[in-house]
Amino acid sequence: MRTFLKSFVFAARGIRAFFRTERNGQIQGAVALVAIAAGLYFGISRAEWIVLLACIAAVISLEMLNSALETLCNLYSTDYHPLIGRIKDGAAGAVLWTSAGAAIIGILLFWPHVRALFH
Ligand SMILES: Nc1ncnc2c1ncn2[C@@H]1O[C@H](COP(=O)(O)OP(=O)(O)OP(=O)(O)O)[C@@H](O)[C@H]1O
Repeated sequence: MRTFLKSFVFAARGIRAFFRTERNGQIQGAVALVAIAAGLYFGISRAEWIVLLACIAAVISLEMLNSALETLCNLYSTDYHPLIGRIKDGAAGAVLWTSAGAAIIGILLFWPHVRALFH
């Protein structure tokens, strides 16, 4: 149990460091807060909340993994290496892929609510 609690504390430290020190973490955290505020404003349904929170969780957790991989690469070497480029590009690609999906889902989710404002 103590090991579990320690792991929880270490993980929480990682989350805090991500939002404090990573520029992308701050941007994505801000976007997530805006999306949550929009969800509250439009009074979205339970199913819509599930989709919205799943998108936020997916994008932010992938960005955390991307940052961790970048740190690992930089620890290994700051010199140019084609394989480091592939690792960083692949991780960044995963974030972009998920972010694009989340953006499309966000538009599909919020569009009917925005349209209803003008009718
Ligand atoms: N050591 C390296 N060897 C080869 N290519 C690299 C190396 N470091 C960075 N790159 C290339 O530069 C790109 C940007 O790398 P960088 O580490 O600056 O990440 P970033 O996406 O700018 O990260 P962030 O802005 O989140 O710090 C990588 O995706 C990769 O293509």
